[in-house]
Amino acid sequence: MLPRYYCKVSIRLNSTFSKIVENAPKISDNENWLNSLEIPNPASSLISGNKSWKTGDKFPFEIISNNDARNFKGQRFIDLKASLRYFTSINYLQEFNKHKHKRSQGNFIDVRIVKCKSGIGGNGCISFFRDANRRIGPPDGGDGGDGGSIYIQAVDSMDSLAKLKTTYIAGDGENGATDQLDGAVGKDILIKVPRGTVVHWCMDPKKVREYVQGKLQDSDATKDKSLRSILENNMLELKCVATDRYRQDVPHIQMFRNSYEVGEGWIYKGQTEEFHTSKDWFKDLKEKVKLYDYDLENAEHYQDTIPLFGIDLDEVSNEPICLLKGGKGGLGNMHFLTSLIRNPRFCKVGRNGLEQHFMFELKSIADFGLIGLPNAGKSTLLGAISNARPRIGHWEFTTLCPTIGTVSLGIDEPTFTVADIPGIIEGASQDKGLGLEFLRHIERSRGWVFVISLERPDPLSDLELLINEVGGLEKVETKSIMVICSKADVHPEVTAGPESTRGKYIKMEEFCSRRGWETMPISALRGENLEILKMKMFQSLGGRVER
Ligand SMILES: Nc1nc2c(ncn2[C@@H]2O[C@H](COP(=O)(O)OP(=O)(O)OP(=O)(O)O)[C@@H](O)[C@H]2O)c(=O)[nH]1
Repeated sequence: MLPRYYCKVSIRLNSTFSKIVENAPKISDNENWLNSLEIPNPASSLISGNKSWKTGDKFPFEIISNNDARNFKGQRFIDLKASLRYFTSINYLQEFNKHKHKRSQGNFIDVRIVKCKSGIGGNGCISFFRDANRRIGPPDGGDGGDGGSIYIQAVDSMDSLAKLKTTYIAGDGENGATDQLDGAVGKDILIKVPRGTVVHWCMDPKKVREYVQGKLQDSDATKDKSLRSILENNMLELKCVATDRYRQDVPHIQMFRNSYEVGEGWIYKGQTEEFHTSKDWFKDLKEKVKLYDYDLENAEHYQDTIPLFGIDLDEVSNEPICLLKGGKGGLGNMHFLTSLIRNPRFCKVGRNGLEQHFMFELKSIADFGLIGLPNAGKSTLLGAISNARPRIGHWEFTTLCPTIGTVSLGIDEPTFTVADIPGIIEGASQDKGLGLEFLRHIERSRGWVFVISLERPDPLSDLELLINEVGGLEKVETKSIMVICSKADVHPEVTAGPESTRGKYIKMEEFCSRRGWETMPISALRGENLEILKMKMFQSLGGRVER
């Protein structure tokens, strides 16, 4: 093991007599450490077995090469490709073009692209102990401090990503100093996010924009040149690795920090690199220190990964999770004192940090999500059954951001949560209206409640349109579905026939009962059928609320 000074006792002495600190590594310590370094054994590395990755779990990806070839670290690389759109945010890019960095109602922001940079490790120090009696004593150059890391933590006290900065830069480690002093470690950064945030690796938005510009200038005029289709039809190739770092059975994107090559990264003093590399004693040392570098790189490769589908912070994290680890500090010359090398005039540089972009996506956590056309009465319903007080208006798109309300079945009775999202219109899946971006807030919900207004001429075709826009029957039926026919109080003058409120409801009920979906008419304004509705919603969760 590397002889290090976990408890630094070196003191800069002001007196004329200084003393070599007693925990300085001795020749035997250094030699034992150098001899203990081993060639890594791939079999004992942190690898997962032979996996056949399921493509298209959260989004489709294609494996380009998935052989059993492993690097010397024992990790199995997988090259894969997936559509560019999964590594950026279409809304973010569009809004950026309009010089608007965020879509908001009040302070609510649910997508941010953030640049993060972890600190560089400080360099080691080349120094020799001196005192009145000795012109040059044993080496006493300390190690560089480790670079600061970036951590993320989910908390319950936040409900928006508005407070996130666009860039986070952790501190670099300081260089080592004489008297065996290690450099100070770089300052860590903790990014707090609301519970429900998913952190994805993503591309630098500037590069995406340049790429899109290039495609727009492409001479082929026949191609669809909308931002969505450019991003959807172009692929990004990624180097991934099979690892179980987050205990998720998916490939992890490998991030690279471009530090010095294994065996390199030396700083020389007095003599040149050529001088040193021509000496057998240095060549021998370098070979041994190479194994230390392998170890460092191995640890970096393991650490520098992120699941392809992101880190899902759906629970409050008790401990911060390390997103980007800072670079390791370089070794000071005191580690290279051996029986052959009495005056090591060299040390190691620190390892690089990482600079990456991440997309923070807030996905609300509610038991039910309300889906409906604008003006269907979703907000009125949420206000009538829960403690939420959403904005209500007789114009379309009163709701611009999700609102979550808690529904109580009575004192000491269970509660469940319901999320209201902005209205969905025909073509929303093609970005019309407010698009489908808000669907992320009900993606995790166990139940979807379609709110269909009986005021509309053909409520059933409204329902079919909504099902189509949110991804079709197959997707819808992964949830527990209810169809609420709102505004049942309208047009009481027409009492019979297919045009009447009752006639429209009967048609809807027939459709829903064929699919086994619960349906009921309500009037949120008059408070009719709301108690039964709350009970039915609770029962559709199996009478069980997960917390
Ligand atoms: N008559 C009647 N009107 C209702 C009822 N529920 C809602 N409304 C009215 O319908 C209009 C739209 O209601 P909202 O709750 O804002 O509808 P929304 O679906 O949230 O609308 P967006 O914010 O555009 O998505 C308002 O003028 C409400 O007063 C109801 O049960 N009966």
